[in-house]
Amino acid sequence: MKSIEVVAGIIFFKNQILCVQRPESKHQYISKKFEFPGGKVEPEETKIEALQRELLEELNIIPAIKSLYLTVEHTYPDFKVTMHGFLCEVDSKALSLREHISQEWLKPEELNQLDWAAADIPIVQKLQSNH
Ligand SMILES: Nc1nc2c([nH]c(=O)n2[C@H]2C[C@H](O)[C@@H](COP(=O)(O)OP(=O)(O)OP(=O)(O)O)O2)c(=O)[nH]1
Repeated sequence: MKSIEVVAGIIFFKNQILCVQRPESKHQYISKKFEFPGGKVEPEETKIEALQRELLEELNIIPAIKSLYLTVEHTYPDFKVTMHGFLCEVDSKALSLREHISQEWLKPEELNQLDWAAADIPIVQKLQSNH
């Protein structure tokens, strides 16, 4: 089975976190699910470089990347993902949604209102337990 390494930004503005909705996909299990923005790490780039690149490409933002929060391994029906979630901060909510179909800024305790990609659930649970 294919394995991918993904970085994702848990992006805070004050006490709110950016949640973005994926477009429709051939993989029903991730289609229109909410996620933390990011993407695959390319060969020859560090995780931080990959995250900076993805956030600029997808949202046109340059957040401060603070620290690694949680690494999750999840097996979907067609591939296995290792996802590194990094705590990030922005000083404005301004962004351009270039790939996602919607966005929400939610407090940690509100995150379970959304339909998350399965790999994100451990991160959502940790954020909710720490608020
Ligand atoms: N960015 C991101 N991807 C996630 C999350 N949760 C989750 O299961 N994924 C999965 C969905 C995708 O299969 C994969 C990320 O790949 P992607 O297609 O978004 O990455 P990319 O921007 O590099 O895409 P591409 O070059 O293939 O178009 O990880 C998450 O919170 N953030």
